[in-house]
Amino acid sequence: MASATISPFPAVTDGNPSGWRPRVATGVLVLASGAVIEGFGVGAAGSAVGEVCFNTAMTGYQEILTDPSYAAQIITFTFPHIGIVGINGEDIEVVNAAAATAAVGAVFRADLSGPSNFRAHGALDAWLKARGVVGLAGVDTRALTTLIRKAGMPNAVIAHSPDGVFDLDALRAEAARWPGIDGMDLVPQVGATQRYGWDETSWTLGRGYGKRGETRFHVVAVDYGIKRNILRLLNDCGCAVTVVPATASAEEILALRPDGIFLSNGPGDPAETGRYAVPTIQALLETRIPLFGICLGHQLLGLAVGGRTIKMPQGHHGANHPVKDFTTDKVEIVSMNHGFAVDRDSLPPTVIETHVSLFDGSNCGVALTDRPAFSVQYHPEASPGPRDSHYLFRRFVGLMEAAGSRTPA
Ligand SMILES: NC(=O)CC[C@H](N)C(=O)O
Repeated sequence: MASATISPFPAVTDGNPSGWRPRVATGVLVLASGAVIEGFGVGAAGSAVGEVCFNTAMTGYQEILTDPSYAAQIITFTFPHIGIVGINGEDIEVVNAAAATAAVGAVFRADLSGPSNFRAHGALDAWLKARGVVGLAGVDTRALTTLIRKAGMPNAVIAHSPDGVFDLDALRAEAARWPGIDGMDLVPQVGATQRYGWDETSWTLGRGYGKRGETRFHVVAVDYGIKRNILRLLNDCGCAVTVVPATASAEEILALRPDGIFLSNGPGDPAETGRYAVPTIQALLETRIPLFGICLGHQLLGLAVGGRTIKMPQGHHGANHPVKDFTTDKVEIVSMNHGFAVDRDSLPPTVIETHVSLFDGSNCGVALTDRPAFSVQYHPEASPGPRDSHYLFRRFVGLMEAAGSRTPA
């Protein structure tokens, strides 16, 4: 089989001032096309199959690596130096902190550096290893990113073998055999299986995370792969939160007497998850209880009102994506992580497009004209600004105020 090889860029070393190191590849990224990208294995030894995307964020690698929306994906960090602030026990997004139900692999330009930060509890390399995440360092991530920009996100196997021995043909066959995320419902891998409450608020320096005080509203959050910071921001805004599994029926949700319903982010193909999620969301919309969705939740709301979702070639992954908010006429720089989008041409007349990506013109937000419901494709809880992270959560609270609040049960 023909194979194109992208030569490994010599790894930048730390603790090895001469810059010399043996040129033995201990890690590879084997694309479904047969191409092999060599580098140095870090994190867990072994192999993992997934879709390769690139993330352009300059900070937040621990949150990125633990975001459940990255299930079945291998993340290429375009920022060259990753690991400098180490890892800690706090910056984790997946609710089950001990579980590694998020990205399966990670690709880095330089050797992992650090840790050097007052919050660090350890080093990224050992943390990746403990969580079973296969890493590959010393890769020309600019070349890989260019490849993804030209040809879309490829399926691949990432493999780490400390002795440098790989069965490349077997890895090529595995990458080519993998069916891809299009058509996959990945929510069962990451979502909650039981109902639970959440009362933690946002982190502040010196205090860490806080506990919610008085509440004005009760929000039921449907967990398709929810992130901790979303739950914290709901609590910051005075909401008592009950999280329910993605398979909870409308009756089960309504029995909890919610003032508002939240649809979370999550991995995989929205159309597949929509097979069971859409009928539930449609029934919830009928009640006119205020509803807010983020990311996969946005895509599912789009499907519930009769829209379509499409697979994007390279998607949006990073913390520097420009989005235009038509309700304010302002551009915001936001955090995003998605490989599917709501097809703006499929939106029915009862839906207003509130946000659009200035990167590729894809839909990034909707509001319904006949229901108190809205959603966005981005992650307001992780966006760098210029708006504060809470404003969409406050908009949700505003809908609950307008609907007339009840005291939480
Ligand atoms: N962050 C998300 O919720 C991602 C949504 C969906 N899985 C996508 O890739 O488009």
